[in-house]
Amino acid sequence: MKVAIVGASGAVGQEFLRVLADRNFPVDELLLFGSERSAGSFYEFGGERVQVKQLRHNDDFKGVDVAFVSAGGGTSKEFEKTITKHGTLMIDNSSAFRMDADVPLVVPEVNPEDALDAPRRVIANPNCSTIQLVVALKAIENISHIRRVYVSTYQAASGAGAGAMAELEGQYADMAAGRPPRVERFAFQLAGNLIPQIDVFTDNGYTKEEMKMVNETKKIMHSDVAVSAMCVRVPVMRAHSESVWVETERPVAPEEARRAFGSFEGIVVMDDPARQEYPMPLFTAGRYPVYVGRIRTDTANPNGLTFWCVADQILKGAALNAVQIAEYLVGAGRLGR
Ligand SMILES: NC(=O)C1=CN([C@@H]2O[C@H](COP(=O)(O)OP(=O)(O)OC[C@H]3O[C@@H](n4cnc5c(N)ncnc54)[C@H](OP(=O)(O)O)[C@@H]3O)[C@@H](O)[C@H]2O)C=CC1
Ligand SMILES: N[C@@H](CC(=O)OP(=O)(O)O)C(=O)O
Repeated sequence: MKVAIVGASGAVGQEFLRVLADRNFPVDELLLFGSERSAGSFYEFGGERVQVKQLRHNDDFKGVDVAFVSAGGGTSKEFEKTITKHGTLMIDNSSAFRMDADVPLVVPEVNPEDALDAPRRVIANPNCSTIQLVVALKAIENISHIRRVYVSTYQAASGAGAGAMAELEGQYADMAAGRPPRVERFAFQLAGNLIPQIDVFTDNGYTKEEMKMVNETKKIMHSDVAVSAMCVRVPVMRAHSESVWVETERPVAPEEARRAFGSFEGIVVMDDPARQEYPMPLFTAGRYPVYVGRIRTDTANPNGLTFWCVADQILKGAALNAVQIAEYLVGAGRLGR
């Protein structure tokens, strides 16, 4: 298959290179794209060096079966037609098209069949915090309908891109050296701090990141579930964590929930309080599954269940999820030869 990665130099783009190789995705030819900044540089794939081309409005995508795009919403919007005009399937990581009615929003463990209907040749990868949430929610939804969800996120610096990771590292180094930390990518110093704002504020007082979790969850799950979210940036390098409270139609005991999580594809249960066993971002970074732990009954709601969930948001929240969508379509005979 002829495969393209747009945004190859970025935090997500670099993971695409690793995930495609790791999962033996059938790549016959790989094209890499970036802006003027990274054009001309080389990355290694399958034992060969591949040069990054500058993304332009031309016919570079002719013959490309699938393009994994992670170059920001503005770039996705500007280049959608250029990428898809010859029939290339665009799997887009940005938030540009997620809520468009003619663009499926897909998490393969939850709604894979939605990927089969992509009239614009665009499939959207959901927001990273939403992906790990819906994987966990679907395991519970399968045993009792979820009426309501409260979620508070603890989002790693890498969610804001490769430059943000470098900034957090630099801030810790500055602090250790007694220098004032450099602040550019985030509104405030993140090292030693928490920032209760991710993305811009909307009219209702919630941030755009929080409203993505509210709206995307409904679309992916085809559900009337009510979601309320609070998103916080934390000084963790990689992997997002979430405290989740769900209200189900009937009470779900922790043991039943543990079994439901444990038998659900893509989830690993780490839940043994006696041995201080629970998921943490430090040990989840670089791994594929969504980890769930601290499963217990909500003390404030007899129909409530609460748990803690951690996943590498650059992998399951971005590159891995997108590659899984492509794998599903290959398996369904809808992508490649
Ligand atoms: N980081 C994460 O955890 C997640 C990110 N996403 C989404 O993925 C996308 C990329 O994020 P991330 O990798 O973190 O960001 P980075 O800042 O790390 O990388 C951005 C990438 O976009 C490329 N790019 C920027 N402008 C252009 C352009 N005009 N033409 C071509 N390429 C361009 C850059 O190339 P160059 O170096 O050449 O400028 C770079 O490769 C965003 O839409 C983000 O919202 C989604 C889920 C999770
Ligand atoms: N906003 C997420 C990452 C991201 O890029 O999200 P989105 O693709 O929804 O803009 C974070 O900063 O952790």
